[in-house]
Amino acid sequence: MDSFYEFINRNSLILPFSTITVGVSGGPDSLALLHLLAEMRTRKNLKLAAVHLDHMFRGEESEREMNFVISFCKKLQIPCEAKQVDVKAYQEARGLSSQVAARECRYAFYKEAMEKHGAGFLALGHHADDQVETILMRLARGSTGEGTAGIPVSRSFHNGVLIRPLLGTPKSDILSYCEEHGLQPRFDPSNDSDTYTRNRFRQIVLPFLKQENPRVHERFQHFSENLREDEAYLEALTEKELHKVFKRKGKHEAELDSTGFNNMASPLQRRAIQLILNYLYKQVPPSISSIHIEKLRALISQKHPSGSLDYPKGLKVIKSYQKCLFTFEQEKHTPFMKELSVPGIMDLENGYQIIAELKSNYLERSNFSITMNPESISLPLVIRSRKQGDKMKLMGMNGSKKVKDIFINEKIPIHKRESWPIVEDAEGNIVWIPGLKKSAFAVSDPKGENIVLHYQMQ
Ligand SMILES: Nc1ncnc2c1ncn2[C@@H]1O[C@H](COP(=O)(O)OP(=O)(O)OP(=O)(O)O)[C@@H](O)[C@H]1O
Repeated sequence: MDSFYEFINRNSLILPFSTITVGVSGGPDSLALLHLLAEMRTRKNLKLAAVHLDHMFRGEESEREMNFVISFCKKLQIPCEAKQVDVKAYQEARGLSSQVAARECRYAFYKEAMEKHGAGFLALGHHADDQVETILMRLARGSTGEGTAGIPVSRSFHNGVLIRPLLGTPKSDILSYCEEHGLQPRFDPSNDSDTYTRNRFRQIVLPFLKQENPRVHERFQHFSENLREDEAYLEALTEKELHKVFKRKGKHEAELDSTGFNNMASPLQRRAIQLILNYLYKQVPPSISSIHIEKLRALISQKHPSGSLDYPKGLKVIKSYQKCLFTFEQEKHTPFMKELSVPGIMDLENGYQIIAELKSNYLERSNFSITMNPESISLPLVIRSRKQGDKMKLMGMNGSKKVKDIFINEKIPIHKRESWPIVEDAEGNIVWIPGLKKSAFAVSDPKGENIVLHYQMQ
């Protein structure tokens, strides 16, 4: 087990006087890990505690496994925290996959045990072949950035550190160790979909790689560690650049300046998207892959001013001119149509209001107000949402213009167009698009009493 000692020393994984909880399934990896740590116990002044969770997936058989772990620990004089949890019930109540449910239950129990024993470390039995398989599976699936670096040697967990001391040791060495020391591990016939995929890599790809280079796992481990370092550096750089292009950042949405984003270097753009997704999703869905990230880069850099993408779990990315909005809020715009009394005030769903009054000799040049002669329009006025084919006669221009083209020319984002008010008279003439354009019905030289409308924030 030279590789084991070399690996833990190189990564300073086992510090003297530590209290370490060890996740033990009863399989060869975690059994060997517990045994190895027990061997180091006196020399390093370690306090150990084993943790076993019976997922109750296989009835009596898994209960036997739990009892086996308990008696194994007794022989080594290591306290063992063992618990049975009906993971299937937990899974069904929350609509999770069995794999995710089992993981959640296990990790919650690890936390409990760490607290009970005052442990600063949790050691798990992932090994070098797991690392090679994980990296290859993630590359094949299309993971990005840190994901392709595979399993970390250590990471913070709860109030301590999760360590994987066997990550430099290949499975064959672990099995030999078990045999040499008379450990009789249990083999769990797991059948989740990840295990099926993993088995194919294990049986087909790994033998080939090991034939090419029997120490191939060391190459993968170096690759993982270097990549992790590169990633940490690039991520810090990305955060700095991303900060400059954020226009807005809320809990459920974020808005970027697309020109600023396009000016970022491509490696930072990819990482920036990943950071935004990590931020908005509490847990990034596993179905998100590099394809989503490339599609998004294409959307933001495309010449066409607007477009959108639908991501899993209802996240929508909307590009509109200079802005790119990431939002979970589904715009549910129901068409509206309401009569406006004069005088009167109407509050609109987009946060604005229209104030109608009768005023003499009043005129404002801006598009946020309109003055109309009551004799040249038919009342009542109606405030409504836009309709397909809407046209309006513009003030000072011959012929009519499509409302859609007005929105495009004024660079109004698509998601705002549905809630934008249109003012129409009783004969169906569009007289005003508040804030944007006045029609030929607007008065430019007011005489006597006129209808005056204002468009302003509520
Ligand atoms: N039921 C469990 N209770 C406690 N810890 C567990 C349990 N199952 C797995 N672990 C921990 O998680 C690690 C990884 O588990 P996984 O099932 O992915 O690997 P494995 O190759 O089957 O490992 P092992 O040979 O130890 O079963 C294990 O080595 C062990 O440390």
